[in-house]
Amino acid sequence: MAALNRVIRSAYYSPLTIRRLSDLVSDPASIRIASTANPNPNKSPCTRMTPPVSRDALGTRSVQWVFLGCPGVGKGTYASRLSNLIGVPHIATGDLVRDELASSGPLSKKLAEIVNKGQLVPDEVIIDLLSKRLEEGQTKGETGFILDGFPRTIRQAEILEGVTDIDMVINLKLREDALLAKCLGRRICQQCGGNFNIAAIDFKGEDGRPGICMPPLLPPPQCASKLITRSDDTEEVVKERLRVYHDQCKPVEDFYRARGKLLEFNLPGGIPESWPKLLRALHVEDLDNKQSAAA
Ligand SMILES: Nc1ncnc2c1ncn2[C@@H]1O[C@H](COP(=O)(O)OP(=O)(O)O)[C@@H](O)[C@H]1O
Repeated sequence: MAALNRVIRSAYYSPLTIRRLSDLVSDPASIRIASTANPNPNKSPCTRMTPPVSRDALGTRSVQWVFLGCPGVGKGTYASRLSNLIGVPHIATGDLVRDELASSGPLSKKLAEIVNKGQLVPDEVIIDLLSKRLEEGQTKGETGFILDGFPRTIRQAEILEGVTDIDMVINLKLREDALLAKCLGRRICQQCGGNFNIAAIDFKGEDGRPGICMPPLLPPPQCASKLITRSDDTEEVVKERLRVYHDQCKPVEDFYRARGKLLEFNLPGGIPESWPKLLRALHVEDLDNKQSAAA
């Protein structure tokens, strides 16, 4: 992970090195960034996974997946569930930005202005935050990753592609009226950090668009009085974030589509309906749930 981290930084700060990053990636130290033992050995016996691509030369690498998708689509929810199931870290750049905002460090005021307008923070800031996160993970012996919210610009995608092999990019999709409703319904428990959603979505199919039904994900009683809303989840800011997504992040979908790495996944409904279908699409089997269902 140190090698990846070093290379991400050098790629950003020295554009000329990008063309030569393939040399760096062929350095065994880089290849081995995610090649040590499963960090969550208790999970592996219960989780059978068919990797969607062949393993690397060492045959031991953990998954390196990316989640793309509009604000509110559920990247965090599904990335975090998969991370628990597979035993690789879920790294959400939105969380890194919010941690920085909460820290009241020198960057926080500038970042708050950007985030609360629904804009993207500059590439160099996000690269820096991600590099620090990878460094911390490396000291803890983390291997593999599920990235959520990164890359979001072509420049970020080029840097990532230059330093490591992303196995698969999962592009979650949902109709736009549902995205807006989900962002506005999002609530976070300020005590336990749990994510909930009070929106009850039941949109009829029309003009060729399928209908969709997503029941609310209500908090348990102990969280109900401690719910907060993200400062960027207002209607005006969500609409701007959706506009920015179409403008700057859609090209990232094309970037990975052209490389044969994009898996499109239309969410068919709420978590109970979508989760098993997503696992099937990813060739991941959740034996824990299967066994408890059979019991
Ligand atoms: N890769 C990135 N590049 C630039 N800005 C980012 C990136 N990831 C997160 N951010 C900033 O953090 C905010 C929150 O991100 P996130 O939690 O992923 O929200 P969303 O619900 O819009 O997907 C974004 O609106 C943006 O300002």
